[in-house]
Amino acid sequence: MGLEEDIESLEEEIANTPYNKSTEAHIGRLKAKLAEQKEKLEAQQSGSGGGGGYAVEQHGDATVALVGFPSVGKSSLINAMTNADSEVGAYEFTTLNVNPGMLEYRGANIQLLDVPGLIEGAAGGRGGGKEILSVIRGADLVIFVLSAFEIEQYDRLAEELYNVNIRVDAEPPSVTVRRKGKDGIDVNTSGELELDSDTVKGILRERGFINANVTIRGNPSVDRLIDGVMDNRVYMPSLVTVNKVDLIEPSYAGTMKDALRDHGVSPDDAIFISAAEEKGLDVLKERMWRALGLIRIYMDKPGRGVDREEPLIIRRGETVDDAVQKLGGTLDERFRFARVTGPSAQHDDQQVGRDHVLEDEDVLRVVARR
Ligand SMILES: Nc1nc2c(ncn2[C@@H]2O[C@H](COP(=O)(O)OP(=O)(O)OP(=O)(O)O)[C@@H](O)[C@H]2O)c(=O)[nH]1
Repeated sequence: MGLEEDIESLEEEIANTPYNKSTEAHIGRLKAKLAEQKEKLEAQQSGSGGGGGYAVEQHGDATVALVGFPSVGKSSLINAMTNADSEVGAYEFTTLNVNPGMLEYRGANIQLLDVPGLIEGAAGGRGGGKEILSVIRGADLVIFVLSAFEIEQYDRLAEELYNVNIRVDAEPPSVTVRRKGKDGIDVNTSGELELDSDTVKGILRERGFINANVTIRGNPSVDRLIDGVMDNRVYMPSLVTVNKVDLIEPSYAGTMKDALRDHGVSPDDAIFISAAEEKGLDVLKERMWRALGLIRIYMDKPGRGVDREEPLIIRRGETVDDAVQKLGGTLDERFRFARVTGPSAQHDDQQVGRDHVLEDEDVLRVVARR
């Protein structure tokens, strides 16, 4: 049997097996096997030289992928926010290729990718969907672009992403596996796990573990546990933006918000915009900035003063050492200590070491050997 038929028959069997305690271990094994076969298929497809034209290079400080159905206004949005010149047309499938645009915001260069309209079944490999989705997987943030009149499209977009192993707004499950020499598979849990240890063992065996110590924290489902043992899952934050709000009557706003709630999106979290009239874009940029976790570091360079024009852009949680690495050159070898003024410092010019965690708008001076 070929990989594709194998995948199909596994999917069929999973769909036809009712899930209960007595079938849990069996379903676990089937799902693990399915994940394994899909991974193989993915490796085959990416190894066959396909996907021409979709390998978008990583540029700038962060990459954002806009996902949405044809004609929701992705190209218009990119044009409104960046210096890209993507073709905007009043017909479907204007965007035939990934179209990058660069947004400059607070001194950061944020690459926006407008990927072609997702079509139903794209995740299954039809219509070049696989390549499209592989581009999204390389991003740091996904923005769901919905039209105010088609909120229900959210579900299908989310499903497509899930099917290509993109997990939005979720933490990776806490599963660690250590191989050992003998004695089979040992399952250690934090006490909350509802899955049977046979289910866990079956999943691990499908993944190729014969002797191993498994530690599971929390109470993952079968699917989450499989996520935890696969290497090809990608976790990233997402935002939901609702476009074309210039077209809605005030009386429709309530209906639109109800629709969002029906699809699991809080209207307070959604960002309402009009790409055509350039409305709501400042809020969107600010929310992107926060979701990406970018921070600005103003470098205080000897003899040149504090550079507030072109900050060094790093991520929240990063340290003086990360900043030094990003600055590059020989600074790393010559580093002695640093001085920080600003939100992360206890006082002006605080002397700190490499592991000091920086915050947005810190002023950093690196003291280096000559
Ligand atoms: N009224 C209004 N029209 C919009 C807005 N944004 C986009 N449009 C229109 O919607 C149509 C589709 O916009 P595009 O930007 O090409 O949509 P797209 O999502 O990039 O579509 P594809 O390239 O086909 O994937 C065009 O006619 C735009 O002018 C908006 O905020 N308000």
